[in-house]
Amino acid sequence: MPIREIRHPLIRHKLGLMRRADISTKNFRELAQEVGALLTYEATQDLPLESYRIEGWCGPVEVEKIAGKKITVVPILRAGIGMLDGVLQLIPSAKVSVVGLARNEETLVAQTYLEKLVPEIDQRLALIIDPMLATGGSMAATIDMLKKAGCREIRALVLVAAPEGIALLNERHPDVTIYTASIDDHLNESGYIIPGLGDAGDKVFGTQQKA
Ligand SMILES: O=P(O)(O)OC[C@H]1O[C@H](OP(=O)(O)OP(=O)(O)O)[C@H](O)[C@@H]1O
Ligand SMILES: O=c1cc[nH]c(=O)[nH]1
Ligand SMILES: [Mg+2]
Repeated sequence: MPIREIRHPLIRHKLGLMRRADISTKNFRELAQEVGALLTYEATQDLPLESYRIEGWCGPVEVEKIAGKKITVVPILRAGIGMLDGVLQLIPSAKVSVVGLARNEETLVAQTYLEKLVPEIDQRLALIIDPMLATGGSMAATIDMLKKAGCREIRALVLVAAPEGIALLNERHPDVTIYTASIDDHLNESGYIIPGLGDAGDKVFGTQQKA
């Protein structure tokens, strides 16, 4: 399974800001959208193009468009919503399939509570978005769901990936490329990515407990 760690200076800089313990909800949200957009740029580099003619200012001109590739963006609730606007800024006409999964904090097993996929998903490229790939359970369950619905081309965009999650996807879904801003070090005993970002859902929605 290809894993692409995008070590672009803008991404490194923004991710560094996101790791600060004292980051505000506003700044975390803004940066998640921005890094989401930069990962989208990378993940769509190889979309096929086709030429067509238009009437330009100086006469007919040959231009290009993305060739018949329909896209669905798949945010994994809740935290995936934190990247959605950034992705849609670059692909404004993409349809959005929403998947709700929550990880049980003791067992770390992801439970599905919502599956709202767009029509004709079998003909679309799916871009799954979630800030965190930790054990990989949530991402693997989402890919299972999309494949069951007939989706054949799937890419995953995550801000931070743990080696454990990468290994799980490598085993279960070797055909899915993961684009990430950082491959981090490891998971702690509670299943959090180290150094990671902390609880991304809480940070996007402002639901974290004050220390
Ligand atoms: O790779 P995994 O071990 O499955 O963990 C990663 C998942 O955990 C977080 O969501 P969480 O379950 O905390 O839900 P939330 O977004 O509603 O906070 C995160 O956004 C991923 O979806
Ligand atoms: O580090 C982690 C792991 C899972 N979910 C998060 O939000 N953060
Ligand atoms: Mg959470």
